Amino acid sequence: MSFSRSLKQKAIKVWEDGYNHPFVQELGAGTLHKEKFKFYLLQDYLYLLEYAKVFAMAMTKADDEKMLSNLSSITKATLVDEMKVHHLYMKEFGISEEEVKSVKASLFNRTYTANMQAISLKGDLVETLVTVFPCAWTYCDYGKRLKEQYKDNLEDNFYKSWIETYSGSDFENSFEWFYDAIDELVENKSDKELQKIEDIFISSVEFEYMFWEMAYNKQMSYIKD
Ligand SMILES: Cc1ncc(CN)c(N)n1
Repeated sequence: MSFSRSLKQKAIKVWEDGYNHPFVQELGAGTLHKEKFKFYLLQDYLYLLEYAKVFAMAMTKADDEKMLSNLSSITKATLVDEMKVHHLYMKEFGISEEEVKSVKASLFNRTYTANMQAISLKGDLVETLVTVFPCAWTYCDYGKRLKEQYKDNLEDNFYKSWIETYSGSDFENSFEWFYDAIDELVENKSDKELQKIEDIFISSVEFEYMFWEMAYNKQMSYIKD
């Protein structure tokens, strides 16, 4: 198995804990409390704005035309295509633009995005790609598994659009170039450097888990709602 594909196995415990998190499972079953999803939606909107900036940082580290084009495409896929589902649910909840603008990123949200941006500022291109790799890969994996697990009730599920977005081929296609790109970029890395890359990946899977936990508890700071 290639280096990039083997990374999931290195973080398998927290990866699976993320899939089995009540936020994810209740979303799949359609039983997730709407207030929890609303909290998630607004925090995730702010998250995606910061996440997109990591691709901009990655572009400053790339020279290859294909890499620059892929980074540009995933930035658009995030800010235009992925954001569509956020705008759809904002409309569903009747959330105004003013309300969206008044929302503050939670302490954990700021911690997560600050970590990925710090890596994108200090690290090289592969470290920058690997810090955002779990963001795309876990959502794709969870989306597909939820669609399969809850297929009998999907039509009546309020979260159907969310599941369709992340289980869909457009989302998967937006990041599937990551695997080969990472494998090429690690070709001449030492064991120590590979370990660092692996650690960055695992931390981001852990951050993803904590994002579900934060949303489930509607946790803005150190106090749980
Ligand atoms: C927190 C988080 N992580 C990942 C994704 C998928 N881009 C997301 N929307 N939000």
